[in-house]
Amino acid sequence: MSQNQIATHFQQSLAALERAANDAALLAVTSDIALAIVDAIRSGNKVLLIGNGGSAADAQHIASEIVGRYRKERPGYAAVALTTDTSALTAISNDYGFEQIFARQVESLGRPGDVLLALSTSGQSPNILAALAAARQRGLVIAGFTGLKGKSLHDVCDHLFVAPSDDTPVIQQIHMTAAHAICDSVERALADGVGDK
Ligand SMILES: O=C(CO)[C@@H](O)[C@H](O)[C@H](O)[C@H](O)COP(=O)(O)O
Ligand SMILES: [Zn+2]
Repeated sequence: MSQNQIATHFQQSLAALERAANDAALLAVTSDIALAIVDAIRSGNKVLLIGNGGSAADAQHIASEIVGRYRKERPGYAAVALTTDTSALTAISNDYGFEQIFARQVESLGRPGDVLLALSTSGQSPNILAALAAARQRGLVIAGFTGLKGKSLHDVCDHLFVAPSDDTPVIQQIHMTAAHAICDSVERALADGVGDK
């Protein structure tokens, strides 16, 4: 790959990040999702996270920063990525179908007032859509992260972050920038007065 082609990757990410940084509605929904997580943790609830492929890795990345830390030394907060238990994932997909891998875990682990953070760049993955329906039925607060093709998730989410791109890797980068802002914001709200790392 030429250096020009590599530079194009950076330029496309930069352009999309710049669009996101200047989108007041997007900044507002990011803040709303952080507040929903703060409310849930303050009430003794937890965050469940789901995604496929790179977004599964993002779900785990975000969960680790809620349970462990982002920047501040503070108590751990409750968050679980539903992408990691290979016994549960293989049993559920083998017995009920791949579409059910997240829905079944949401039904068993989700409690009213928990937050489901669902990452899908297309907004069309059947296992994500099934989990959103299960979360709605269980009374979870639903925060979706998608891209321009996933706008229809508005109907099934309480909060929807739509990255201003239709390119999966670029969308994922914007999701993680927003997720880091959310981890920062949650930590500041819950651990006010605790020293920075
Ligand atoms: O990470 C990447 C591409 O950057 C891929 O692994 C990607 O996550 C996979 O194709 C996923 O299956 C896409 O699912 P979704 O985001 O459309 O729900
Ligand atoms: Zn991180």
